[in-house]
Amino acid sequence: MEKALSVKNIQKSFKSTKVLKGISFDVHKGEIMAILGPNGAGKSTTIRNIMGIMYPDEGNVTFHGHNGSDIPRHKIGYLPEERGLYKNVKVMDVLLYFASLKDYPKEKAKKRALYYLERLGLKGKENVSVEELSKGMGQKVQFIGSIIHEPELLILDEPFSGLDPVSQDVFKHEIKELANNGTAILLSSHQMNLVEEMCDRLFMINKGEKVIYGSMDDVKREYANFKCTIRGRNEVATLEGLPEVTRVEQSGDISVLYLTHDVQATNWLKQLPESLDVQELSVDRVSLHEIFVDIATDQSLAEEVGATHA
Ligand SMILES: Nc1ncnc2c1ncn2[C@@H]1O[C@H](COP(=O)(O)OP(=O)(O)OP(=O)(O)O)[C@@H](O)[C@H]1O
Repeated sequence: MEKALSVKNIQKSFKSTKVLKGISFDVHKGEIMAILGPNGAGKSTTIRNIMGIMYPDEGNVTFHGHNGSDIPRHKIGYLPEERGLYKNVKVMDVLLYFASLKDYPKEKAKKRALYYLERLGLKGKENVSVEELSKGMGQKVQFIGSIIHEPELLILDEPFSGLDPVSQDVFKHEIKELANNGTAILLSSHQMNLVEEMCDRLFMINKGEKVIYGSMDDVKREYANFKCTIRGRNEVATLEGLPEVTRVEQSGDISVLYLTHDVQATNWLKQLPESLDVQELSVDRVSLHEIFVDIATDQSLAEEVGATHA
């Protein structure tokens, strides 16, 4: 797959605190790559280094063979975490201004603006002043501003925050469509369900360091162990004593049994003792959300299968 962006060993300190400790990953043309991590992990700092808002102390960022200040930034689109548009300007004028910053032709920009305003449910709003828009509407306009110039790389920092579920679906659809048309997308989000649905690969960062890097399928295969949920009255000690159980969480008569990495689900089910009280039972893979929480809270799951994945 063709690399659009390459981040190599970037390190960054603020005063004496090192917040990026050697971050490396690639983003390929036509893929959606997630950058995930707990609050303060270093996601936005990584993105700001890619965008040239600041420069790394060590390491480098390469975009289509260009480094540092030579990077052609007009080929990159960026939706920052901090939202904000000029207030007393019409929607179309804001969008044309964004396009002009990237030297994108005005007539083409107008067409694209009208197209995306319609796609995002803002048809007819082109002459409305930005201050009359709701927060979600403003976010949609800012999103259009980040893609108006047909960027080859699109960086989205928390694009779904503050959007209602319908708007989230619309964004999700548009982002996928852009990737299908060849845009390389780097997406930072805390909405694990959306990341799980949308992204091809992910990079998870914790305390400025890589903890997971790989395709969504590989990460799930490697990290998403099985868990068994049982409804019934059972002693925690009994459940903890069952083979292949690494951890039990119990709330009322619901018990969740986390199983070891290599467990064969069908064999494991066959050996359950008849004495267990089972009113309901299900076996599922742990979600990306649970993988994330375990890593963020330094629990055992990541350590069990090796701390990193290249
Ligand atoms: N300009 C700055 N000066 C000093 N420290 C900073 C600066 N920007 C970020 N930091 C620190 O760097 C660390 C990483 O912050 P960053 O904003 O990259 O995290 P994040 O992963 O994007 O978090 P969040 O999910 O909360 O947005 C934090 O400890 C933060 O306090």
